[in-house]
Amino acid sequence: MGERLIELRNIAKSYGRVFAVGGVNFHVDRGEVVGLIGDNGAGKSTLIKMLSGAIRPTSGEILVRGEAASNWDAARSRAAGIETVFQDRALCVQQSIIRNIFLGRELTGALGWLRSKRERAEAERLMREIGFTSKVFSPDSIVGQLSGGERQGVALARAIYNKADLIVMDEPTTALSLTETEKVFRFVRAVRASGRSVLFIGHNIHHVFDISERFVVMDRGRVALTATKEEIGSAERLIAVMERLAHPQGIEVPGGSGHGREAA
Ligand SMILES: Nc1ncnc2c1ncn2[C@@H]1O[C@H](COP(=O)(O)OP(=O)(O)OP(=O)(O)O)[C@@H](O)[C@H]1O
Repeated sequence: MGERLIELRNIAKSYGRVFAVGGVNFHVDRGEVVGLIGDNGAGKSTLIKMLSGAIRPTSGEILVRGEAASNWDAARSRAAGIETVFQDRALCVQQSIIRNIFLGRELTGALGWLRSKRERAEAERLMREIGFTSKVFSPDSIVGQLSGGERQGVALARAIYNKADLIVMDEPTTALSLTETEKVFRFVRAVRASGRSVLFIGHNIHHVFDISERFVVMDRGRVALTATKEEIGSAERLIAVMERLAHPQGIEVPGGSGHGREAA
C-alpha cells in the first residue's frame, strides 16, 4: 500500500449537542480510490468539509503524510494537496478548457506570448494525462459545450494543475447517464494511474462499487464499516450492508472490519 496521505484520528464535529461526526478514524493512502457512502445525514459532507478545511473539527487529530497538522484550515488542506471537485460547480461554462484549468492561478511570465504558449503546452499535457483525446478536444473547447462527464474531466485536470494528491469528488455521477458515468470513471482511473488518490462520494452504490477499491460506510456520524472491494465482493452485498444499517440488527460482512456504532 502507498504512503498514507491523510489520516483523521478520532475526529468529531458537533453542532451544539448534535454530533454530525462522532469520533471517526479515516485515512486515504496514495494511489487508491476510496468510496465514501452512507445514508442522508450519515456525516459524509461533514467529514469531507473537515478534510478540505472548510470546517474545523470539534476534536481529534489530522495527520498529513504521517505528520500531525496544526491549525488546519482551507489553505493548509490545499497545501497538503487536497482538492474537492463538486459536480459542475466552480467551472466557468462560457470559458474554454484552458481558461478553466488556469482560472485564478494563471502562469505568470514577463512576456505574455511566452506565458500563453507555456499554458497551452501545460493544458495539452494535463488533458492527455486525464485522457481527453486530442482529435475531439482542444484546450480552446468551450466548457459549456462539453457533456457532464467531460466537465468532470476538466475539473480533475484543474485539480491536478493545482498539485492535488487527493481529489475529493462529491457525488460526481449523480444526474449523469451511463455513458457519462463511464467517462467520469475513465478520468478517475487516469487520475489513479498517475499515482494520485480519489475519495469518491456517491449515493449510487453500483457506481461507487465499480470505481472504488476500498469502502468506508458511514452511519449516523460513525464509520460503520471499512472494507476492501475483495472483502465485500459485490455491489449487491454493499447494498445489503446499507439496508441492514437502515434497519439495524447489526451488520456482518465476512472479512470487513466493522467498527460498530459505539462511540469511539
Ligand atoms: N451546520 C450544521 N448545523 C447543524 N447540524 C448540522 C450541520 N451540518 C450538518 N449537520 C447535521 O449533521 C448530520 C450529518 O450531516 P451531513 O451533511 O454531514 O450528512 P451527509 O452524509 O453528507 O448527508 P447527505 O448525503 O444528505 O448529504 C446531519 O444530521 C445534519 O443535520
